[in-house]
Amino acid sequence: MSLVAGIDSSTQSCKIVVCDAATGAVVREARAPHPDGTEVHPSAWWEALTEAADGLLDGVEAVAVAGQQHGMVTVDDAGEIVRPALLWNDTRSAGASTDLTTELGGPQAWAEAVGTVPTASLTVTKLRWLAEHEPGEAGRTRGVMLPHDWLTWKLSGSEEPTTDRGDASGTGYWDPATGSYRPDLLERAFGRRLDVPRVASPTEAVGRTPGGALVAPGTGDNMGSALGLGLRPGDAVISLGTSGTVFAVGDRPSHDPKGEICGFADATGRYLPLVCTLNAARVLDATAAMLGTDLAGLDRLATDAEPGAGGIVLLPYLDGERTPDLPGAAGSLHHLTRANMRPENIARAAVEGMLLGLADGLSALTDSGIPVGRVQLVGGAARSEAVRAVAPAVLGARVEVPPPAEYVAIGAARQAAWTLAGTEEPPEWSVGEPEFTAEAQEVDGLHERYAQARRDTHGV
Ligand SMILES: Nc1ncnc2c1ncn2[C@@H]1O[C@H](COP(=O)(O)OP(=O)(O)O)[C@@H](O)[C@H]1O
Ligand SMILES: O=C(CO)[C@@H](O)[C@H](O)COP(=O)(O)O
Repeated sequence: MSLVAGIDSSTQSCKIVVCDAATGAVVREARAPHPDGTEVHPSAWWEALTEAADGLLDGVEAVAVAGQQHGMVTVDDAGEIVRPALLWNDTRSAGASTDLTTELGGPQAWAEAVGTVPTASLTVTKLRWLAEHEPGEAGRTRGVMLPHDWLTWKLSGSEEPTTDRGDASGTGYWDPATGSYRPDLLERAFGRRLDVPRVASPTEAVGRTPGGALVAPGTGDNMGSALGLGLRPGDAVISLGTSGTVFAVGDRPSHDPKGEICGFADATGRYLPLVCTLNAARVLDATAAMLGTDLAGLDRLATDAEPGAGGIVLLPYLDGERTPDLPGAAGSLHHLTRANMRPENIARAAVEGMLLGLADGLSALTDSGIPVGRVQLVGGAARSEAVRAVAPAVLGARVEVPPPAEYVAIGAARQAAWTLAGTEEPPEWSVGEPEFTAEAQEVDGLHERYAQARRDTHGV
């Protein structure tokens, strides 16, 4: 049996799967945690990767890394890290984002230039923040790359760092429509040019591990998930990890001037329009902790409550928010009364609130003309019984939960198998029958109450 490995270096942890290259069957897997925080030294990702990989990669012929998108990894003349990476969920560059948007001529100009209107998540805004706030570190910076680029570089021992079109499309200085960098935008943000990784083709071998395994280009974690699920037009994915994302594959680049949809590229040559929220699985973690229970307890409480949570609405902006663009926001509970203020309703409002932001994202995709016949739920919180029970009504769509698996890591493994095979198309890997399926439902007034609370509190 030929073996390949996929690595998912995401916000909370590093997960590695080893798969049969022919079928995609997972043969073995391991994981190791990442430190908390929105600023992390890349060496912590490397330590987690080597811990999870210990003894796991024997006999593996090819490997690829899919990583959390947008993180700013800065290196000096010697290729050493200049400062800890600012992650996708670090909001300190919000002011830089506003400035950059205005300077180029507004949201439309950015949507046309790179397919995405900047928010504090994008690498380009973090570069402006660095130039303005840390001139010493900025002065020592020779190059910038993304988390998966840096890990791939270390793993492959290559002379030059590489990236791929999927992850490059989240920088804000690479244009998916032309497939080329916009060094002018990078220079606008940082004040001078920087070295950036070469964009490898989707199945280019970019090096070898010390053990001799071929290293494939890797990609961003959401692009990895699309590849792992074999996502096809007509399907949307909602990923409930640290971030909430909703995305679909398309044949044309997207340019949303409202800034809700990020016009990303995928890992294969197509496009991946995506809406991202900053608050997903951790809303449930925090709510369970507040209610003095665990995730199973939260599930029980939320499923004991009626749909609509007795009228309570949670705006779940616990870590600020990206969509809508409210980086400084905090979460808020609305419409509490003596009758409805019960743990069951608070638990339900948390699940509903987390999903309602993604329902708006799903509407943004369908309103832009992207057909969605069904939604596949993945990521850590897709394991939640309450999420499964609530999603069909909040999303108003057919919901399927594929067999629980690390689809980002599986997508990276599939890319590795594709690179190893050198074929025109990726190998046919079957995902298996969904573990959960439910048709679309409705809940009276839920979306309206949520939108009203958001307008009243944040004016958007
Ligand atoms: N059964 C569950 N119910 C709700 N949340 C869960 C469950 N299992 C895992 N999670 C949550 O999923 C999150 C991790 O998901 P994951 O997709 O691995 O995140 P990331 O890719 O951002 O690192 C954690 O916040 C964890 O608490
Ligand atoms: O910023 C985005 C997408 O644009 C996030 O989806 C990150 O890619 C992090 O993903 P998770 O670690 O939450 O899966």
